[in-house]
Amino acid sequence: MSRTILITGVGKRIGFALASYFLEQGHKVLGTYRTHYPSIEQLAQRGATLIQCELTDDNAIAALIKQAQTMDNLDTIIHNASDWLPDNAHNMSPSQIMQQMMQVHVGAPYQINLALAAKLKQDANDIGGSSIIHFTDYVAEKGSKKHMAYAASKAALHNLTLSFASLLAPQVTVNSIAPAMILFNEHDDDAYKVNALAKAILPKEAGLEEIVQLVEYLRNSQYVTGRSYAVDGGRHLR
Ligand SMILES: NC(=O)C1=CN([C@@H]2O[C@H](COP(=O)(O)OP(=O)(O)OC[C@H]3O[C@@H](n4cnc5c(N)ncnc54)[C@H](OP(=O)(O)O)[C@@H]3O)[C@@H](O)[C@H]2O)C=CC1
Ligand SMILES: Nc1nc2c(c(=O)[nH]1)N=C([C@H](O)[C@@H](O)CO)CN2
Repeated sequence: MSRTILITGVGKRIGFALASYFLEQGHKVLGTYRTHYPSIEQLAQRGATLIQCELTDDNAIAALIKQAQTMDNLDTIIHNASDWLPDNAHNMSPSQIMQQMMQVHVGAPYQINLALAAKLKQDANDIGGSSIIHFTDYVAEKGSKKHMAYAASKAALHNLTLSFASLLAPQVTVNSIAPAMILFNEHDDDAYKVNALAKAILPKEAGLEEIVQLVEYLRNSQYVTGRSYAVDGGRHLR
């Protein structure tokens, strides 16, 4: 049965892979984007509903919620969108960096989950109910010397996982996915790659398929909620 899946940040990488997968599975995708890449047109041509949504803009979030309310069988929300801001981000004060990190990674998911909770419960499918998935990060449990505000906001996002899991059971499951080295960025040089891979006892990029399959598992689970799934190559054992 075709379901509707709301995914934030579908313009590239993991968000684009998730949107592509669910479209291939015959589901409806409501995807948000910030930058209008050619990938957005590709997803639209494949039937996705796309909405430009700057997640620091309450009016844009309100428009997203209004659009989501009109869609049938909304049973999954995936909070993927994220800004990996370093603590020395150009032309931003520490206050601005922390505000941006907390709004994108905590405020926006909080606002969207609260507004759509009743619809998720109402539209819950009879296999695994409805699901919310928060993309956190391995550094949520460990901290980071160069991305402190980012790491703190991801830790706060996992705390939202715990709260919403309790609030929305039994119709809705809520879980975190805490990745580490899933996909390098284009600007990552060889020295960075060697250093990043050496942090794990499985020195590799996890790749997109690993994440897509974990999202699908959590979407269909009838007994997993309030948990965090590490996808980190055994970094904690290094
Ligand atoms: N890739 C990895 O190895 C890891 C990823 N993760 C987490 O997994 C998730 C996906 O990662 P990845 O695909 O690499 O993420 P990217 O940083 O490549 O993409 C994130 C998306 O979120 C969008 N976004 C960022 N800020 C905002 C904003 N203020 N408003 C609206 N949209 C915004 C971006 O839009 P735009 O393109 O316009 O900037 C982009 O499309 C993220 O939550 C990330 O923190 C965690 C650890 C490792
Ligand atoms: N929004 C993003 N968050 C993160 C990214 C990214 O590209 N976008 N990348 C990482 C790194 O892969 C890091 O985990 C490597 O140690 C972290 N978060």
